[in-house]
Amino acid sequence: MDQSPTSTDLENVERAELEAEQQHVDRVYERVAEAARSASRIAVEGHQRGQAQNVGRVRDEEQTGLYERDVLVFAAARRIAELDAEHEGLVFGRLDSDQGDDTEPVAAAADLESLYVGRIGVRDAEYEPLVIDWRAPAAEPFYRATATDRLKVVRRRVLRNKGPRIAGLEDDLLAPERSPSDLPVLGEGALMASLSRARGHTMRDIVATIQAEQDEAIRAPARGVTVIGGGPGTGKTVVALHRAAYLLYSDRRRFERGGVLVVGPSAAFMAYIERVLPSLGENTVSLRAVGELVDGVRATAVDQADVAAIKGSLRMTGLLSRAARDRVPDAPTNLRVFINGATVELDANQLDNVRRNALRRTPRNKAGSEARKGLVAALWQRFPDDLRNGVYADRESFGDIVTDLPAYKQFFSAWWPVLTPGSVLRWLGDSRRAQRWSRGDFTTTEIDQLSAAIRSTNEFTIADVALLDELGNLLGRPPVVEAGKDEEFDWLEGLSDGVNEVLTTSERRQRAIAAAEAEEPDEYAHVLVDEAQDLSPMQWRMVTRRGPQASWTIVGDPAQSSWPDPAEARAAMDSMLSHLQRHTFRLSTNYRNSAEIYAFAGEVIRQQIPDADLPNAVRQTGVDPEHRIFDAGKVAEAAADAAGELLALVEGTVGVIVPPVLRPAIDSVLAELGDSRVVALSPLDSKGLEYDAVVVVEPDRIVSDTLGGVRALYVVLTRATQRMITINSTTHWLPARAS
Ligand SMILES: Nc1ncnc2c1ncn2[C@@H]1O[C@H](COP(=O)(O)OP(=O)(O)OP(=O)(O)O)[C@@H](O)[C@H]1O
Repeated sequence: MDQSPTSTDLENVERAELEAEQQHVDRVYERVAEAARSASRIAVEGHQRGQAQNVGRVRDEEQTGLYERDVLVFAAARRIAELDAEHEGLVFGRLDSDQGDDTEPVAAAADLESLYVGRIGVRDAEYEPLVIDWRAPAAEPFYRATATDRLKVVRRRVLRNKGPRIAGLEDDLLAPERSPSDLPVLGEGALMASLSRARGHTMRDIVATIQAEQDEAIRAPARGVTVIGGGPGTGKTVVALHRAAYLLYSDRRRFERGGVLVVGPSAAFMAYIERVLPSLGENTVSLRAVGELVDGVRATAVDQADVAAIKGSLRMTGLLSRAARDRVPDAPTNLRVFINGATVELDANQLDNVRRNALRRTPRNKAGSEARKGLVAALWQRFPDDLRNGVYADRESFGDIVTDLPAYKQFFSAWWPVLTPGSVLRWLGDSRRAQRWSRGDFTTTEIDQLSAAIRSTNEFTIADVALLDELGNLLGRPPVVEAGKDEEFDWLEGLSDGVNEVLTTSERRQRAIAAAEAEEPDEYAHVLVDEAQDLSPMQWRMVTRRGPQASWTIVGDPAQSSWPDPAEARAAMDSMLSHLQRHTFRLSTNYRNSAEIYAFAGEVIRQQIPDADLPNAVRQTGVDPEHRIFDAGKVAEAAADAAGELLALVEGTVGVIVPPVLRPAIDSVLAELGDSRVVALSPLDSKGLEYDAVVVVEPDRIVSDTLGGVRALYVVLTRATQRMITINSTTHWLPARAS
């Protein structure tokens, strides 16, 4: 069948444009391959230079060689790693610009100035830029130019890539009246094309389609606290990650040395976002879930909602500080030594006094020598005057002799052991003691709940991690044991898995030293907190310890908070960061959900929070969410049916979000579907994630079983990009209009 002349013309133009762009992109790849070859050559040379060192006396020039080698190998290795990461397409944008509005429009497309934008900057052999880094100031108009403020841009072009091949072109004409007549304009919009793509199991970068309001937040100066707010799907997470990459680019010295830390809600979330930064050429950022912020612990277990609220409350600070200073349970309550023919004894009260004095200014694990001095002084006081002679004549030599006695040594190691945060946290399993430390800050019921939760498992929960951090701070890190001393401790004992391993003394010492040395830095130059609305006050204390001198990026949405009282979490953040200047950005467009799905989710949250800040969802699919009722006792079957139907309808992933109690039943029916595109997850785990289609199982139970209630349901209802089916036993949960 004949095609109309217009569409044939268009196809020819498109083909010619694609070819021309491909030629440029090919040049860039050739140049990168060349650079990679020379980088490996430099790496080899660098190693060789290092190997030429003689063992023995190191001369000055050899030292220089060593330094040079490190610099070269490091630079080359980094470059290679960057280049390997560019699988998504190195060049993704092009700007064609004129001189501005007050000049004559140019007559031909060839007279416009063109500039390519990519993941890293690449220059040709003459040092002319073939493509500039997306973070460079010259690339800003690519993201910021609008029809009303076009920043000299006439046409913005996005190159859709499949690896090194260009699959399509999407143009934006920003100044139609100044556009030369031979300037082709193609495609239907890069943003829409990218938003409609099927979702995989990991997040993708948005470097080709960052929107103007997002770009402002990404490039905001790294001072004080940058707060990025906005409703679900507005790109808060992805923008924050691009901001991390931008900060490293704009001040690499400061941020690479000082470190950038990204804190997210769960291990599942961290796995979801971990590809974004490497795809932007950055491998140096530490990503940690909030349950992994204390070295040696990877907590994934979640407390019941009410227990998490107790553990997260600021009232825990007083309780923990009293626990950290109290007697060690089961420690000896008196000290008796036999010296120069006399028995000298300290009773429980006297020992308590020595302990309190030792802890007055020094944390427990650092106060061993204070305690020792206190004991010697108290024993000396009780040592009869008539025996103070010879080597027992003065307190100092008396002390040396006493502290060398086996009875004293045995006493001391039981009375003043090195305390690990884990062991002290376990003490809270004794409700009588916990009650005493609470001094009325908690009710008896709360203490009983707390103690029962601590006793119920050997595993540390996510909420425990902030308590471990607090205790670590209160107890102090013990001085690292020097080789040859027979003292022994294991700081990590009880942290990793709650099971005590059998280790030799030297293994324990090695582990302690390795732990002290191998840690990532405790403090960072920039800390980025995602899903910040969910941090408890205790978690805020832990997170702010990671950056006493840092600048901050805080990302969150109060309407998605899992706290019973979001204002409390907000106040905790404010009080921890109040000394810093604050810049706030609000993202206003929901890029994730179809307009139909978000209209429904918005109605649900408005019932609870009438003034919730709802973004605009821009993408219509024509498919409304579907609400089903399941037959009594057949919830798992109904979920599997819905998931099966959705798998057939979407190309990408299907998430089945279930209240935790239903998880085992749903897991087994989903396994029968035998499709890796479908996953079951809890409402809490769904935070920050997204799927092409979502099945929401028993929404009313999600509301009743979580701390966040309707806010937790709102999170769940905003995870789908294309389709959503809810299944429930009744329609009561539906907002009036939808039922
Ligand atoms: N400019 C953009 N171009 C293309 N895709 C975008 C853009 N901005 C956001 N997105 C996409 O929208 C989706 C939602 O982004 P993101 O997860 O960062 O939102 P969020 O605000 O953190 O959401 P939530 O608060 O619900 O977790 C992601 O798939 C992201 O890639």
